[in-house]
Amino acid sequence: MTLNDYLAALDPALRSLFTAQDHEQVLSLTRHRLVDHPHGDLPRWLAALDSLPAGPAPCQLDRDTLQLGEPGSEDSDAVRQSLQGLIPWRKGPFNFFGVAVDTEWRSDWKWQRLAPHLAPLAGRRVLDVGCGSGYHCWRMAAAGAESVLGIDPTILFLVQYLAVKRYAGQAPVWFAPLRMEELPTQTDAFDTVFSMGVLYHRRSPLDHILELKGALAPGGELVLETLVVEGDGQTVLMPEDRYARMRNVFFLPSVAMLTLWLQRCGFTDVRCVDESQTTVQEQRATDWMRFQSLPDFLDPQDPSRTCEGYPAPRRAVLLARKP
Ligand SMILES: Nc1ncnc2c1ncn2[C@@H]1O[C@H](C[S@+](CC[C@H]([NH3+])C(=O)[O-])CC(=O)[O-])[C@@H](O)[C@H]1O
Repeated sequence: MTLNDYLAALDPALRSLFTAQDHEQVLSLTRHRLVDHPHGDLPRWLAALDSLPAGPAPCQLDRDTLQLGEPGSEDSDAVRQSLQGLIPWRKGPFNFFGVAVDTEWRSDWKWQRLAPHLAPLAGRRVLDVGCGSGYHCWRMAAAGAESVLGIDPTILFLVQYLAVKRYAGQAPVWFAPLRMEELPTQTDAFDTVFSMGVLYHRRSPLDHILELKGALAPGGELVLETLVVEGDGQTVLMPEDRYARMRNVFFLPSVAMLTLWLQRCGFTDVRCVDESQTTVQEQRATDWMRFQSLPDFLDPQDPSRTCEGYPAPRRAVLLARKP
């Protein structure tokens, strides 16, 4: 599938979600990012994509490791080499024709923590904000969603999504290379909106929550996952500079504070369904993501602290309803 083929296929999918004007805004920005002003590495990534075996192929999207293609039915060395052209692979895991892509994150663990609590996704229109490679989008489609739109500004992640789509093209999963703030506002277009791992990157977290609310249809469900700290309704941490070596980390609220933010933004039925410490088993460097990872970001003398001295990463999943 060429980029133009992808844009042609994306067009009717967006048309079914948005008004004509909103559809044009999303499509033209997508075209601008991919065709008019592409990322410098895009030709190399597209060449790697193109060197993968042709699709479609049998897929199993309801497994913790998303399985694309029949193991052993293609030359493993060639498949591995193509996929290595799309390194770093952060969110997964995947297996292409028997080649295991052991991603930096065990994204399946997050899915297992939250999936039992969701309003059933069957028949719902879903938005996944900051979707990374799209790993969770495929799980949402396998759970019966009518359509899933993932948005993420990182172009490599869009190409990783296209590597899966090559085989799983029938699943109603779409990807637009946009930030949440670039999506049309007040669309009421989605029944479930996920924002996972994005809120702490936003300078203005309440505006992010209001943008998510605007994307939801009345009665729709928000799934908000973010870094939190322990504390009460008056606790929020703002790091002085980096947090766990990450730049652009702004607000880490307690669950009680995050609950208040959601309520002040007009959400109801706000509840925390999971709160857990991120482990070095869940996030670590692998052959498919060779940069530093969580074990390098913690204080070697005291792994309950980041190397800057803040509480180590702890994440919560909150659900809420738009009235
Ligand atoms: N303003 C923004 N709008 C949209 N996406 C953004 C924005 N800012 C950053 N991103 C994107 O949000 C993703 C955050 S990772 C979570 C992935 C997945 N959700 C996960 O829960 O595993 C963080 C983590 O490692 O948890 C990255 O892919 C960014 O490009």
